Amino acid sequence: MISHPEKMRPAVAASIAVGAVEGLALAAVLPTISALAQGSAVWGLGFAGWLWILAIASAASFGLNYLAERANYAVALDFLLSLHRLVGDQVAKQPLGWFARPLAGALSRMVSSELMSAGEIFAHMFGPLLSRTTAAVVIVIAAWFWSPALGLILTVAIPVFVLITLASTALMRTGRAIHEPAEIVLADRVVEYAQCQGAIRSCGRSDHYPALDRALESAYGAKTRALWLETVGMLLSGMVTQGVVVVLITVTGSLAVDGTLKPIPALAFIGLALRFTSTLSAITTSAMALESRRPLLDGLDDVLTAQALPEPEVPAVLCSPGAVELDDVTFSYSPDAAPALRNVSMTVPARSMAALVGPSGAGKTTVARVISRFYDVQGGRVLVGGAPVREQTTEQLMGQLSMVFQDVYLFDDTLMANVRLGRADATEAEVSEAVELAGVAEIAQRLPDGWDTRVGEGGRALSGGERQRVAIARALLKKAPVVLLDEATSALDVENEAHIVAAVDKLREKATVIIIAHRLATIARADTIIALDSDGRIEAQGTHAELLDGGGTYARFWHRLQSAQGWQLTN
Ligand SMILES: Nc1ncnc2c1ncn2[C@@H]1O[C@H](COP(=O)(O)OP(=O)(O)OP(=O)(O)O)[C@@H](O)[C@H]1O
Repeated sequence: MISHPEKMRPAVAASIAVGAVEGLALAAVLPTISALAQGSAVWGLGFAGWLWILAIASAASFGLNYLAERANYAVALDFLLSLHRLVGDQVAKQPLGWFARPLAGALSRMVSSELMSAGEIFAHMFGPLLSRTTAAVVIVIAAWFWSPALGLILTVAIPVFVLITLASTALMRTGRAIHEPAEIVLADRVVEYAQCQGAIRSCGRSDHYPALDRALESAYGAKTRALWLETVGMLLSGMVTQGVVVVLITVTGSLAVDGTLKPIPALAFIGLALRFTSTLSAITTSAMALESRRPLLDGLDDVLTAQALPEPEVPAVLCSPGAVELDDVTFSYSPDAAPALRNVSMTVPARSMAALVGPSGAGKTTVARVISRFYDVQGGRVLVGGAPVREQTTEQLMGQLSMVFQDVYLFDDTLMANVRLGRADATEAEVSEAVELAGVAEIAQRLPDGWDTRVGEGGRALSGGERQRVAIARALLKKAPVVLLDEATSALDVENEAHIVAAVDKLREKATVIIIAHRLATIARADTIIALDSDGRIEAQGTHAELLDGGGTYARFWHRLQSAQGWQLTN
């Protein structure tokens, strides 16, 4: 995950050097104090000589620490940059449907806050862990040189600390498994509570929202249980550290009493042993801090290993530009869900208009999604331009499609910039024609800064209908051979309707239009009507007259729609 692995080498070398120098400085305390106590040279150096060694070691430690910090920060920044690029590349390869899944939620959490935490692994954790471990090893080796008995005591302490570290991290992991799922649910409920205030207040639930109360209660209970485990882990670690210190003092004291060690070096060794145990404790803390980042790395792994959309190396040959075909398509959103589309076969010739109709949940939007390859279908084939969508590159497929769906997203830019997204090189004349036809020119007249008005994030300065008009203007500009349009009922007022009719007429001249239709006028003007039933099957397919003559559900649907829309008009 690091784009410049060569940057790791100086970081690792500097961290190890810091540990080695600090370990040596600590170990040098023993001969220094012995030289002082004896008044003679120890290992060829007198007290002053050892003091010089200590001074040089602390200066070296200062300089090396600085180099190690810099090198570790360079690795952390490189890691963050590579990670952002990897996540970006991975996102670009995902099918559009991926963004509706919980994994996409994990992605937004990750990019907004968790990546910085991952960067801390290299900036603040990895280097210190390496330094402390090296320091501990150096102290043990020096102790063996000084006195095998003391070396043995310190060596025995190491597996004890390894065991505590393993036990404490296991307890932490168990605790996390208890509280984390409850906290994720709580975070979702809090977001829901904030986002759905309108609905919650209209139901008279603003001061008491049971779903949030339940989530809070469950998170509180889970956190309390987890806290017990984590506390036990910390107590265990603290108690064992104290125990090891007591054993070290006792053994050193007895060595001093039986004459194996002189009293002053024994005292110096106790000081060294205390530093040694605090170094081991610091290693435990670093290991636990690294462990606490594990879920983050697991989440990252989920995103980075998510199945990317298989794409061909070269674009497919489009033998029938503008045509759209579904050939015996069966699709379900997940393996355990009922199919949203069952054996759907339909052919929409180039430059014709097809209306998708059917009850709510019949699969009309799903048809549009599989055509745009939001998802790959499990059975059958989807062809756009005469070539299966699986054999087309994303760029090739998207180049053939304009999508005007219900959830139109506008960028936080000016109104004109949002329209021009349809085709950056469109001429002024083409832009004016598109905006007139789609009714965006009227919106610009109403806005304080006209075309230069910023529309806000997602286009929140515009109404749903207005946003849809911008999307239609984009589609008119793009001149894609196939237009997928969801005639959102929510965005339909009389003014909008007139613009949609005019725009669809214009689009029909040059493009194939597949429209999820809700209005009588649209349905009646389509060349083909594809009626889906509530099970995601095609119930009937043909012209309006043919389907009406056939009777059946379509005829009933038509009469119901007629009476409902007729009722609206007379009122
Ligand atoms: N992202 C999704 N994940 C799982 N199931 C989904 C998803 N989107 C739709 N479905 C399910 O697939 C089926 C078809 O839904 P679809 O949105 O295509 O119907 P529709 O005909 O467009 O409905 P409407 O007219 O109400 O928009 C429904 O049962 C729906 O619950």
